[in-house]
Amino acid sequence: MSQEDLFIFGDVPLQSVELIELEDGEILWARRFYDEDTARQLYSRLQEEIPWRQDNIRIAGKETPIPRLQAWFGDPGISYTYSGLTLQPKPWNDTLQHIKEQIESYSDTQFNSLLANLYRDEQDSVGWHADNEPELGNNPVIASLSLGGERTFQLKHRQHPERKLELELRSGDLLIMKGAMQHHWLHQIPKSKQACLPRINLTFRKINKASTPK
Ligand SMILES: O=C(O)CCC(=O)C(=O)O
Ligand SMILES: [Fe+2]
Repeated sequence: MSQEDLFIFGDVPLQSVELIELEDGEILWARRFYDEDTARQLYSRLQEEIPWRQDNIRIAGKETPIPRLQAWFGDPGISYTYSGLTLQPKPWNDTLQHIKEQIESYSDTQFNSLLANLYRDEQDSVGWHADNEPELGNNPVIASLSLGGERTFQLKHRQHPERKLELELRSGDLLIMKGAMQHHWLHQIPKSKQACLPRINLTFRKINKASTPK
């Protein structure tokens, strides 16, 4: 990427930032962290640049394709286990490095890895889970950027499933989950009955290198 290309990022305009304080966790929702036009450009660039792959997961002894495409990026020397898959990271490309730096400076947190998800249409999804893998440490900060089609992000409390929350995530929105969130809340992107445009989600994480097997 040339210097000129970097122009498209511009400054980060923070139109609207909402802090959602839950009993046992905290969400910061920076709507349009990237404006629509920037987000659209980032989407098309990343759709091309990222080597998307179809991963499988073993359910009841059977290999089943997961309902989205993924790619994992990170600093050298870390590996990550997600839903039973141990993934080797690809090196950061310029676009991702730049986005990472902007999110780091906004959130005052350093990240060393990224799980990228591509939801091709309304049939793609991620089921209820918490980002609570041991290598993420006790109260991880997870920063999640949405680009492309709009999707519903749902949260529910583990001990009190009647406590629910739904956020409509639009292109350019940044969501930061922190505090005890991952201990007490699950999140998902359900399949949708309405047609959805493809969506890229970038989930920046910090993996505790000490816990990474050599
Ligand atoms: O696509 C999203 O907004 C959420 C993705 C997610 O929860 C994950 O990759 O752990
Ligand atoms: Fe997650």
